[in-house]
Amino acid sequence: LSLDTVREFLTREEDTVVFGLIERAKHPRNTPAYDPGYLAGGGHGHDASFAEMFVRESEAVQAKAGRYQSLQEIPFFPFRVPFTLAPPYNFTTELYSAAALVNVNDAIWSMYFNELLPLLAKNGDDGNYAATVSSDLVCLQALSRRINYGRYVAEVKFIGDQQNYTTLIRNKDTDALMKLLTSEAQEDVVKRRVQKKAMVFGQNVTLDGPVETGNSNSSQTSFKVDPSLVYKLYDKWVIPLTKQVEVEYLLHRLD
Ligand SMILES: C=C(O[C@@H]1C=C(C(=O)O)C=C[C@H]1O)C(=O)O
Repeated sequence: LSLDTVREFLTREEDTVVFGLIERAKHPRNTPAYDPGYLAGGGHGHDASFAEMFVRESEAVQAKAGRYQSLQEIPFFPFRVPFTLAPPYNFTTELYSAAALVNVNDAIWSMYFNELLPLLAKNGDDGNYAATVSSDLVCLQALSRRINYGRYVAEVKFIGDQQNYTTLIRNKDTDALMKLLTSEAQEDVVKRRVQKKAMVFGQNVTLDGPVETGNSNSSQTSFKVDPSLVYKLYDKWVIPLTKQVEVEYLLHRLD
């Protein structure tokens, strides 16, 4: 684990996030899928939304298949489901165990449904709720993996500067920790790169003419997901939440 390899992971994860958003944007808002009254009204005895039920049930299957044996993945609904569908794999443990399960999945959940989705999906209802929330699950998992990877970033930064971090952790000085782990130059690179990825991955590909470069006829270019929304997602939510994970991990790094 090094700063370069953790940044490579985050860079590759950007592709997964952007492709996930493109897939979700294919579907309209489909608000009944997020309304707790929808399932209750059908007499299905749920007080959760269809989306929540779908994520919970999907995670239960994936937990059985061993998905959460890897610390890179943290479920939104932690439950003890025996991992029974595949033989165990002996994952290397790069994280400090007392801090390894630090995560901000609750914040990711509410950001995704309350803030991002209204900006991402066009108004409308086509009834394809299962396909829609299935694409929500992919987005949530990608965002969770990316943001909670802040644990690995923090571990690398701690190892690289143990003296300074140890003092700040002992003093529980969260502001100074936040400052020490922040690289504004790196954040700027990340935000501009994800915006560009939204332009490259989200363009319409046709056989006529050259591949759209984004600088010619840009007024006529329409992207499947607004590149400025992807910039905003990282600027307002993904990077701040990643840094929150880094700070919380560090606060437990000497437990
Ligand atoms: C993840 C890192 O830590 C911080 C968070 C960043 C991010 O979430 O992209 C970028 C730079 C840092 O301020 C890093 O240094 O790469």
